[in-house]
Amino acid sequence: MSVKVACVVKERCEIGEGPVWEEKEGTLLFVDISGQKIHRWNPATNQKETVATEKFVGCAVPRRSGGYVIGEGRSFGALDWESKSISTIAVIDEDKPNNRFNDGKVDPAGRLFAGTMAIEERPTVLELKQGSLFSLNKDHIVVKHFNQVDISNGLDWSLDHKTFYYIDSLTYTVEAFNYDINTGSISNRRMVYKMDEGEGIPDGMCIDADGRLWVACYSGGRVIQIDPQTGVRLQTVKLPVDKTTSCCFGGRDYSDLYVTSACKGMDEADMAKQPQAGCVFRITGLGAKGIPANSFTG
Ligand SMILES: O=C(O)[C@H](O)[C@@H](O)[C@H](O)[C@H](O)CO
Ligand SMILES: [Zn+2]
Repeated sequence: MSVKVACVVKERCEIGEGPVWEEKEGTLLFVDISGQKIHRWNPATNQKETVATEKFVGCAVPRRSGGYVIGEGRSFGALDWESKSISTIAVIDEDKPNNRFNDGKVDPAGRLFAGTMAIEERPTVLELKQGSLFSLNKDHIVVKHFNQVDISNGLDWSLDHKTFYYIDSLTYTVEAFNYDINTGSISNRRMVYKMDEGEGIPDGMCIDADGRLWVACYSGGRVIQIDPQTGVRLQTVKLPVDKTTSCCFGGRDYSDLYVTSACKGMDEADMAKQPQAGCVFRITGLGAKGIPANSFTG
């Protein structure tokens, strides 16, 4: 089997992010952060539905009771897809009006973890150490886990739920914490992977069914597979765009890797060289599979 990369969603996002495969519907949910949109694309029909948000939207995740929970501006919100209406669940970073939510994901117990960052002047140019990592539980109680984050980004949990993996992009590393699935608390922060020269900035990530991490490399034009146990990179897959932002497995058997990308900050000459910047790609033939996404409980 050979690895193939195809551009599948050809309408460009400014900052495509946060892909989530919804198994029941067979659809891919993803956000356009600065484009202020949430998209839901059906690969079988190539139909795409879109909900516009009022602020930058960092993440959107399925909710067990229906609809979605989103991280928009400095709020966790509830989105009803049919009416396209959004109501506020909780506000965070009230002392930091220039902050916004970035990437988020639901843990195996149904809590939403999502982090913040200062709004960028342009890609990667922002006030540093302004972000924090938060979680929202089923009772809508918000926990702040730590602060001093530059760009809160990719996250996922190990298959045994005992480890939480996390990326603060400008550290150029992937980190791990011990995870207590009963309480949702994290401890014992350590580095598991340091980006190599030329790999770019670590952005979104997801775990595969063998416990390896797939990391989208912003300004690296690639996704890499790393073994968090050994810190070794196992595979590199290059894409035809530099600003690869995040990835998730989906499709039949979870064997397709969907990769989002961005074009924000590119000028006309850059766009001419990379006309697919901002599109969503599908990588097949990887010989790896993903696991189903968790839904927010409550
Ligand atoms: O996609 C994200 O997570 C951020 O919101 C983006 O702004 C870029 O990725 C960032 O500039 C590089 O890390
Ligand atoms: Zn990201």
